[in-house]
Amino acid sequence: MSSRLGGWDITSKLEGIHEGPRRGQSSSLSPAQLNLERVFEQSRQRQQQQKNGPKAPDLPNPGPPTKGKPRLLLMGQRRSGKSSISSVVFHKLPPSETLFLESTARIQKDSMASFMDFQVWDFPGQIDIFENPTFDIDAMFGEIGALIWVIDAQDDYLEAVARLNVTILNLQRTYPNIKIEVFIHKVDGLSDDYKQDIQRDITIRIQDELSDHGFENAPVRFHLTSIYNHSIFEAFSKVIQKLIPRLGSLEAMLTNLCRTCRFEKAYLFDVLSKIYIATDSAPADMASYEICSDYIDVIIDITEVYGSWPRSKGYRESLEGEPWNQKLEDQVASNWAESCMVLSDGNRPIMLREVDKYLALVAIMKEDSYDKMPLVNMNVEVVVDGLKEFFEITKPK
Ligand SMILES: Nc1nc2c(ncn2[C@@H]2O[C@H](COP(=O)(O)OP(=O)(O)OP(=O)(O)O)[C@@H](O)[C@H]2O)c(=O)[nH]1
Repeated sequence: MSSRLGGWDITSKLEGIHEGPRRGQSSSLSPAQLNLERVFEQSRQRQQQQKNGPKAPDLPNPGPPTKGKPRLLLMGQRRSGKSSISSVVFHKLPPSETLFLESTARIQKDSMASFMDFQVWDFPGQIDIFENPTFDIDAMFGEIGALIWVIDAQDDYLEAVARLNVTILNLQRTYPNIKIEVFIHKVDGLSDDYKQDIQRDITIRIQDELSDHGFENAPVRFHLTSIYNHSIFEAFSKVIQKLIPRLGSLEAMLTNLCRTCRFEKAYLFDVLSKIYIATDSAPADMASYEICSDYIDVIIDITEVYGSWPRSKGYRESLEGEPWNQKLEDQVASNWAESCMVLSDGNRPIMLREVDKYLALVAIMKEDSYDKMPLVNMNVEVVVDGLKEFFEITKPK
């Protein structure tokens, strides 16, 4: 498969790089890799033990790893915006075209081939899964990553909150670890004060109900979202980040990169959805996320025009013939997508570097870092290799 950013097939090259750390070949691993493997293996064993009940702690084999893809369930009232969210984030539908989406009649299951394979299930608003005996609740929530409950902030939300409360109470008894993410949605056009008021009101209504039933500190988080700005991507980023094992190691890598290269902010993006799956420890602000995410769009557009389309044999031969007489791959400076752009305000360059076919590292540099590009490139190279190893080690086996 062709690289999404690079415009040529990099799979074979990546395979070469990926060949480093494999289970059972630990002797060739660096201390940091060994440590990451060990810590990851320990937490996997711990999770397995929690799932299977108590086990002897020193068993050499932790048992079969969790199968299946993490699942994001989109639930909420009719017309609250579930299908719009899924279409805009995962299928690049322009937000204005969601006006023409039809009501969902059956559960829509989407499989996302990404840095981490996951599924998105879009539920019809009218379905109440706990009332309907045909639903296999265990199969549905057994391997769930997160339940996203969408509430239309422009509508009367009391019924939506009541249904959410019933759902949380039902789930808390059997699946207390399920993460519940409440999207207070369609907040475009609402004033900041009003948004805060709604969020406070909904939070209190849910927490009160839960504590009345004896559930304190249930894993419920709230996000203010709209498909008409980046807030929906930001919210999904936070949801997906919760599913990444050892996220702290990723963040530490990016924080170190920012420190050594004097970057202002660095994001690791899932290119297709523009969800950021990790960032450095500096506080994230919407403006830097937006500019990095728009930059990815620009690069994708450019590579679509100048790079990644499959060329016909004849066209390729003409490009590789006179006057260059070289293979196309050898005519370009770099075997991966790499780009740097200087913003006119404050001369702060943004750099983008493809990690693999799904991920890209995008960073906002400081004013003077452009002069040190060779050093920056070297550090970025090291971090990109580290990121590849991270995903190789932590991917489900
Ligand atoms: N203003 C605004 N409208 C939105 C937003 N998201 C979705 N909508 C609109 O809300 C309407 C309903 O959206 P859908 O995605 O069909 O809602 P749904 O929850 O999937 O509905 P069902 O399939 O019936 O359960 C559409 O007209 C969308 O354009 C948003 O962020 N802001």
